Amino acid sequence: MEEVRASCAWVASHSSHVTVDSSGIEKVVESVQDSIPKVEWNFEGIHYFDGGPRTVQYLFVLDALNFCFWPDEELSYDHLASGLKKALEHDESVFDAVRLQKYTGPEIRELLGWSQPLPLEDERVRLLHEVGHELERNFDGKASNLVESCGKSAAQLVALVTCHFPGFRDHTVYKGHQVFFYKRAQIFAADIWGAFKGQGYGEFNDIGSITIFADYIVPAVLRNLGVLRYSSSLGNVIESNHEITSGSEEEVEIRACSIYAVEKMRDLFRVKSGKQVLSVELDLWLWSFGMQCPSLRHHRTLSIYY
Ligand SMILES: Nc1nc2c(c(CN[C@H]3C=C[C@H](O)[C@@H]3O)cn2[C@@H]2O[C@H](COP(=O)(O)O)[C@@H](O)[C@H]2O)c(=O)[nH]1
Repeated sequence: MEEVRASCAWVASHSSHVTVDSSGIEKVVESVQDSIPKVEWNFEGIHYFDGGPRTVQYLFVLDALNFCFWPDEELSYDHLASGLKKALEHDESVFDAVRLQKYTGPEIRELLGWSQPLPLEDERVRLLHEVGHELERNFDGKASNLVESCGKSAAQLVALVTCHFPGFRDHTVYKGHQVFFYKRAQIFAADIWGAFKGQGYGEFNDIGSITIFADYIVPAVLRNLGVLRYSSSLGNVIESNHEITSGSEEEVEIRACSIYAVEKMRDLFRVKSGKQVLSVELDLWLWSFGMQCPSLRHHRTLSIYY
């Protein structure tokens, strides 16, 4: 996780299109006074939970597919989480590793109850196969074994997931430097922690090591709060809904500055209130805020990472 923090800080200090505004961070910290509003994990009531290994399997499949909904204006994360939940309630072996290796695009649509082709559908198929194959090869088919082998360390879980599953290796090169985000690997650790309420599979001694999950919603919220400022040309691109290429300076800066800014927010909150706050908690607060403002303009990048 240190690599995520350090590389994102490097981007923030060499950024050309995005600025982190420290007065914006101060305003946010002042506005929440002594405590960050608590948002319940699964506040939407859309996730599967049975308290056991099947939930871990569900969350791993969920986060293998947890990216890029925006090209279909009707589709959202909710459809993914609730569609997979329904599928599992209907058929308890639906996410068995052997079956994950065989799904076709139309079958994944059916799992989600979606009649249209999904955005980046071929990639979704490939990533699901990769998950099934690698789970079967190294973890006896079970994502719960993956979690159990991490010694209650979220950082170790992220390391293991990115080591075994290439589709989770969310990183890039910016101005000659390797930059790490690991959005879906980190959100998987956070989802386990949230779903199991820090107990059992969700017990991690280092949940504070996780950063926020650099998606397309949280940066839009940070910009709206005055924490991120965009150059006028980047602002125009966002306002006009033009696509931003994956790996471009703009895209990397938006994501890296978001992670860096929230780490700064966390530091300032600790100094001002004397309380520790987790990036996972800040993320859920910011993200759920974004969910309540569907009119917020976000950047549009075709990516398998978020
Ligand atoms: N930073 C961050 N990004 C998150 C999530 C979640 C869901 N987390 C669950 C965990 C507990 C809660 O109860 C949530 O349900 C999804 N996303 C991302 O947002 C985008 C959704 O796009 P659209 O549906 O088109 O608006 C997409 O990139 C998706 O990957 C999060 O928590 N943090």
